Amino acid sequence: MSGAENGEGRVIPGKARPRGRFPHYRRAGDFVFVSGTSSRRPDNSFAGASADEFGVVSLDIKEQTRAVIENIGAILADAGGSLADVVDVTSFLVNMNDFGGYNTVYAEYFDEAGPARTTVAVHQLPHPHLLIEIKATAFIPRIDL
Ligand SMILES: N/C(=C\C=C\C(=O)O)C(=O)O
Repeated sequence: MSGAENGEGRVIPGKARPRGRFPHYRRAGDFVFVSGTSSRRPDNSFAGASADEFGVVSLDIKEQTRAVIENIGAILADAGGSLADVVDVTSFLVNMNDFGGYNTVYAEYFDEAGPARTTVAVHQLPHPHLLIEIKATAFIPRIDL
């Protein structure tokens, strides 16, 4: 079986495993609610985070934003939809100085015809390498067979 049944949450095999007791997404009627998603890869490394030979960490808001949106797209594909179905986005940045880079990459995916959006700064995210996390809601009508 693929895709969540109505009223059910789904943890998608092969995706970065949720770091708690919650699903990647939950379907409620024709709406799909995607949990807060980061740039974390299935091996628990992070797109947009690297370390040099001395262990000095570099974080890249553009790369992280792109990876987050792509991760959400992959989650929506499992639900039978795509990024085109997103109707609402909430973005969490740890530093509003990253707003410009985030906004630039966001605009590669969405415009004024796209989802409503709210962007806030938060004190921390669940890993020190994370600059951004996004949660999304999509409208993906159920196909009743
Ligand atoms: N959504 C949450 C964490 C996500 C972390 C990640 O995708 O790396 C949460 O703890 O609510």
